[in-house]
Amino acid sequence: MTLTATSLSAHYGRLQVCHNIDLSVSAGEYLIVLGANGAGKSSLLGALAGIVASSGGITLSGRRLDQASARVRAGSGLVLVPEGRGNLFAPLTVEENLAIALRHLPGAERREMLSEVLALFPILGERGAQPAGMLSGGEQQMLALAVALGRRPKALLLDEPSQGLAPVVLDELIAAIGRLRSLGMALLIAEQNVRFAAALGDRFVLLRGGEIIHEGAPAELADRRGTAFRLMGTH
Ligand SMILES: Nc1ncnc2c1ncn2[C@@H]1O[C@H](COP(=O)(O)OP(=O)(O)OP(=O)(O)O)[C@@H](O)[C@H]1O
Repeated sequence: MTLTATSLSAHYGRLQVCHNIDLSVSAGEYLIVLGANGAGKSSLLGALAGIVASSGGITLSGRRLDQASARVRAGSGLVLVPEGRGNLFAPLTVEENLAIALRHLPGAERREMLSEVLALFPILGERGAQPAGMLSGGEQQMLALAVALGRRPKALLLDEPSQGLAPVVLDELIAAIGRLRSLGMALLIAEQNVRFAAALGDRFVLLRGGEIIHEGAPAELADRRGTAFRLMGTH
């Protein structure tokens, strides 16, 4: 199982913001799309998920999805967790959000999935009766992940999961996302947090001006004077 993008471009009307992106992520692999604000990370994930107009090729497990609707892509296992935990219903409780996310599954499978996500994110069990909007940023991100897992993704697209999180919460989230490895999905994570990328990524690509300008291994990100930092333009 592999997610591939071939010469993928993203457009808002006549404005092209991602240009000829080639990438592939295999089952069990974590690929980080690293880039500063405005580099085109969300647009790339949106193009893959079918919510931003695109041209170029997208395949999942060899099946072409570039002409498919966002709904069909999600149904095929290409699932986006949008920036800002946009897949949550803030006034509804954690339990209610999970019930909605899992409602399409048959009873036994639903119970199995629920215990699976509560084992991955035990804090959600403790917060069951709390409205999603009242959770901490890290807890909301875990709930957003749990909701996405209800769609049984083959490839998961995470848009800036670290956004707005304090460093200690970030460590918990890194551990939680690390636990998803047991599920064997392909993970594509858009981030501008280098520490996050270094802790979780198997590989990273650096996006600037909507183009991949560098590819590397996380060890490279430990060197603040290294190429990746310089190219990111933040140091
Ligand atoms: N709806 C839109 N219409 C027009 N241009 C857009 C739209 N959304 C984003 N853009 C532009 O596309 C470019 C890439 O933005 P994008 O949000 O994909 O970057 P990003 O790397 O995800 O940044 P951030 O970390 O700030 O979310 C930017 O120049 C942005 O202004």
